[in-house]
Amino acid sequence: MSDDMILHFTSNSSNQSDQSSKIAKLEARLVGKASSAVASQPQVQAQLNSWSAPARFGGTQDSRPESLVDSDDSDDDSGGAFLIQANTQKRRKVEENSGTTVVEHVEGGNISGNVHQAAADAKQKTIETMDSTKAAADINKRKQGRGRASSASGRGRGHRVTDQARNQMFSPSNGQVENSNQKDGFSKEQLGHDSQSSTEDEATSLRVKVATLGEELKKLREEASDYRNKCEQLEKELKDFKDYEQQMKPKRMKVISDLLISVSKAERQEARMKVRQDSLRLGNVGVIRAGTVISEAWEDGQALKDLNTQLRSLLETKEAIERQRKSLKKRQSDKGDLAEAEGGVQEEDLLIQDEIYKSRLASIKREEEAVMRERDRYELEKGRLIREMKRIRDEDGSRFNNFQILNHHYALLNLLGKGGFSEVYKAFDLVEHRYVACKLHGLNAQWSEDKKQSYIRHAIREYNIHKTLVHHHIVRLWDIFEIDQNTFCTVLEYCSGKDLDAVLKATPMLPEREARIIIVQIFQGLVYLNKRSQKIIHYDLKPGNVLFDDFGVAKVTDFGLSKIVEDDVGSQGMELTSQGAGTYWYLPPECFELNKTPLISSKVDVWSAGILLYQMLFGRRPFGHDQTQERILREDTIIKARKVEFPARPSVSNEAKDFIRRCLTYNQAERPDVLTIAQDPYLNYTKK
Ligand SMILES: Nc1ncnc2c1ncn2[C@@H]1O[C@H](COP(=O)(O)OP(=O)(O)OP(=O)(O)O)[C@@H](O)[C@H]1O
Repeated sequence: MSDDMILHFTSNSSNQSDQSSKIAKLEARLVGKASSAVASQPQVQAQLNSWSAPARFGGTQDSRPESLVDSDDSDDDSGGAFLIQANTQKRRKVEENSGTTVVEHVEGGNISGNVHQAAADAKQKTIETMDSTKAAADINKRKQGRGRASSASGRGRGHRVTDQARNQMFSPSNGQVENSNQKDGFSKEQLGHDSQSSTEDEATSLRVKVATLGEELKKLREEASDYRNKCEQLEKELKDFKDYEQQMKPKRMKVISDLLISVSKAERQEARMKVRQDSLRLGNVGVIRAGTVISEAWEDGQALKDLNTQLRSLLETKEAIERQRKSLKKRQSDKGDLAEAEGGVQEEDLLIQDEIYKSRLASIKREEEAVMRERDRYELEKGRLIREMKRIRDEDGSRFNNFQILNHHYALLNLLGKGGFSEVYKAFDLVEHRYVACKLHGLNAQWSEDKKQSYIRHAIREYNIHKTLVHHHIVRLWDIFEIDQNTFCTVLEYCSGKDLDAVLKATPMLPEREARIIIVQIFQGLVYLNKRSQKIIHYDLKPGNVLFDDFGVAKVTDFGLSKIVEDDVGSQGMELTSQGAGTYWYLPPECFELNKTPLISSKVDVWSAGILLYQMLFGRRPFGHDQTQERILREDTIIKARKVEFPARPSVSNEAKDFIRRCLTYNQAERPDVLTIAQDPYLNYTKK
């Protein structure tokens, strides 16, 4: 029995204040929670047990055994009788009123606490469910069954009780009925009933849950079907869109390529106009006839002519002044004695005159220097003009100059430049929507089939090496395809800036800060090449193979001569089997070894990078700068290049010089390889 119930009993008896303590004892005895004296009477307890079952299901006072009252150890039997009577009367009232009346009783009564409320709620829910679901019908059947079972175990209740219980199952007040019954006492049977009842409550609530989940499932199925429909709809739309895209693709390509072509045409016109204007100032290629021989020669433009005239005139003035000075000095020595006799006045005049000449000569020198600087600037412009003229001439002579679309993919625009066996065009990738550089490799139709095959093999080898390289400082190779029997095309990442060769032609000496960041980027690319499982030696690092993008990022290109380092290569490097025509200014001494097959390693690239840095800083190459390739070979210039010398000007940091010395270590064994020199402080920027 719960404490609530004890309270309930206590409450029932409280209005009979004169007998309250006796009643309390009796109640305590009834519920087995009395004082130890009461609890120590097992007989009484047994009687209580045997009595309480029928009482709980509405049995009358008459049906109780007499012994109960007799055996009560209470001082006041009448008090106990009064209480039992009062409860019995209440039960009768319940039976009479049944249904809603009982509910009212519950509400008006003093049953308190959450347990009762929860039970009432559960019952209420059961009723609702029974009204609405088939599951509820099952529950009813079971409850009826339970009623029968109860009846079997408690005959004393009779049919009336069973029927009442059955009715109560369908009555909104059945929760109350059970509560009323609890007031009448508890037996083991009742406890069994309670646990059965709570199991059934649980089953009921589970069924309710099942019903709810069923509802939810139904809703979800409906939603899923909605989604399926939407999906089908979207798939259809996507297909329509793709069809439309497919239809529009050629149109869009045409529009884009037309626009690009008109821009390129305008650029071509502009380039040619600029060349015409610049050649007026800087010069042009003229035709010279010598008898029947017609040759081309450069003729300076007006600006260069003016500068040269200026220089000539300054030179003439300088010579005239120097002549004057000479005669002045002669007069001075001839008239030495006479001057003394004249009191030194004339001598002072002569000294002043000489000072004037000297001063004039100094100012002429300054003017000369300024004109020379101007002329150097013009010479650089002239160089650029000559390259641009050559480019235009190559473009005009190219068979790809008519804005073709290659491989249904690349719209060729303007020529970027022409190499030994190739033309490089700026192009637009109509599929990936980006600018690219299309390098068109033309096989000479006069070549033998063997030579053509060898060239193709070489190009495919280059492609196979280059296509695997993905690095910020290495030009990407996107594609390769054949154009016709004698031509194929490699598609490269487009670098919109100049190459380093053009940069150095325009500005032969770079500030150290700029030179350093360029060499750092080149080494980042080289480190990448040397950290791959298949290491690569570039073998042709030179200013023309360092390109710049829009943002000035340096990128190494042209892997035509590069070598894959075999896995089993020794520490000194691998054999240089195919020499290739690397550019001699940039190759290390070991590559000129003619007595035995040279062993090469990434140290070749370290040497080349050292030469590059030297050239960027000092405006000239350290070895054989003014020599032709042929002379370098003939005079063993690089084989003799044992020590690097630095000019006094411009001033360059000792760190830079030390770094260059390390790169240009003559002995290959002592020279650091790429990964070792990459640790040099000169290549590393740390926050200060
Ligand atoms: N990816 C590129 N992006 C922009 N311009 C490029 C690209 N590749 C090459 N060029 C330019 O195209 C021109 C020709 O390049 P190419 O590599 O054919 O010439 P090269 O290196 O002088 O010749 P060779 O390959 O015979 O040594 C050069 O001016 C170069 O700057």
